[in-house]
Order: sequence, then structure tokens, then C-alpha cells
Amino acid sequence: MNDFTPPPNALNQLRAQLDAIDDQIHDLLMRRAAVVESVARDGGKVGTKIRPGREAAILRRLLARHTGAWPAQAIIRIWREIFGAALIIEGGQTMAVCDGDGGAERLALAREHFGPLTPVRRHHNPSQTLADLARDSAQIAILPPPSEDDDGQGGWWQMLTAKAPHRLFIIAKIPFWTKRAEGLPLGEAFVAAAVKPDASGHDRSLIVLELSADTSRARVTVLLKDSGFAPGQIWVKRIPGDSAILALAEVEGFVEDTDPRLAAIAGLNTPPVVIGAFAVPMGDTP
Ligand SMILES: O=C(O)C(=O)C[C@]1(C(=O)O)C=C[C@@H](O)C=C1
Repeated sequence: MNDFTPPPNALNQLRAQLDAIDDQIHDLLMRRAAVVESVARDGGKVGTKIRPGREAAILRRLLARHTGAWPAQAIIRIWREIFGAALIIEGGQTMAVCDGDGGAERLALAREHFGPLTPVRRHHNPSQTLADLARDSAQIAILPPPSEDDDGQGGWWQMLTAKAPHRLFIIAKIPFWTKRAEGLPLGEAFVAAAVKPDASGHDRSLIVLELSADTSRARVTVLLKDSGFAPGQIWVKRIPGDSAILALAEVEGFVEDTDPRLAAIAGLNTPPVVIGAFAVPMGDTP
């Protein structure tokens, strides 16, 4: 005796439809892979291949046309895997994760975003993590949010103002999908690389300013507004033994080195340095 009951006819027919759709999805993935091979061969990219702005623009475009029962978050999951596979085709990338304070959560965020197929190198502090980019042992570095503490891990932003021997940039902020289902890693992280960020159409930029020591945070905001920027969060650090402060400002939009508003910022000791930009995560306000 066996208790196997053949599935009812309706179920068989529905499964046949799913098999046919799966074949079509698979055919399209294979076609997509062939185009990514052409991007790798003829796309003219050198060095670090990831383009987080382009990824964000693709995800926003797909979610804007999305309808039906398939959860939006699952669209993000599928395309995260698609981008991960594309980057494998383009030569592969390794991520260096700064796993000091809050490191477990940061590693989980990085795995969620870049996928379990991306190899990981772990480091205790931001300078070791960024050193991996300079020697190309990793192509992306996952850093904690910026901070003003001297002993914390969030002071890395000062290291990104160096122009030589390798200019490093912030190119992304994760998670890109900020609505967190229960059990998903919390917190946020910034992604650095030895490649300039690419604009996604809805971005924020990070600018480092050096000002005299008596400049207040409120004054930094005013100086930025007066030169045409829309500033958000601002982090301030005193430079030890110096009569100056460094301020990291988040501003709306994608700011390039040639942006005329940079030259219009009054009261600076040295020219401002744009240390990167990132696609505004989905679910952030507004
Ligand atoms: O457009 C590119 O530059 C690609 O490499 C293609 C692609 C994609 O699969 O769409 C893959 C990786 C990049 O991070 C962005 C986009």
C-alpha cells in the first residue's frame, strides 16, 4: 500500500504553467548573462566594476512599474542576486568588512546586500579595512556610520580626504531597502571603493570642510545653505593640536568636484573635499 494521491488535475495544470514560466525566466537570465559578458568585454570599465547608482536606478524603475502580489521586497532580493551574479561575470569582487563595534550586524547587512556569494575579509578597524582597497585585496569596504568620537570606529571619513596614493570614495549606503522585517539586521553602513560614485537620480553627497576652531555646527549649516546646498546631518571633529575643525556634511543631490557651489562656500581653511555620494535608500524620508 502506498498513500500517494495523485495531485488533482487543476494542480497539475498550474504546475505545468509554472514550469513553462520558470523556463522563460531561466532563458532570460541566460540572455542577461550574455549581455553582462559584453559589458565586461566592451563596456570600457577599468578597476572596480560595481556601480551602485545604476543598481539603485534599476531597482527604483522596476518597483515603480511593479504591480500584483509579488512582495516588493522580494523584487529587491532577486535583483540583488542578479547584480551579484553580474559582478561575478565581470571578474568577481571581494568585500572587506570593518567588524569592530557592531560588527556582527554590519557583516549581516553586507551579506544581505552583496549576497552570500561575495567573499568577505574581516578587519577590526576602518584603516585596515580601507587598506584592503588600496592594495586591491578587496574592491568594496563596509564601514560603520560616521561619528565624531576619537576612539570610535566612525572617524574614517577623515581618511577619505587623502588624494594620494589612492583616492577612495563612499559609493553607497546600506541597507537600500530600509523597511526592516523582523529579524533582519538593523543599523546602517557605508560602502567605500577606489572608484567614483555614480549618480542614481536621487542621491546625497558627503563633503569634508576644514574651518577655524570657533565654527559652530549651526554656522557650518548656514555656510552650506548660503552657497546653495541643502545640508542634512553634520559631524564635527577638532583637529588635535590645531586651531581648526573638520566637518563632514551630508547634502542633497549628487555633487561633483567641479560643482560651482563648492567654490562658493565661505570661511574655509582649505578647499572642500567631496568624499562620495550614495543613492538615497528606499523607505527613507522623503
Ligand atoms: O551597468 C553596469 O555597469 C553593469 O555592470 C551591469 C550591472 C547589471 O547587472 O545591471 C551589474 C553590476 C553593476 O553594479 C551595475 C549594473
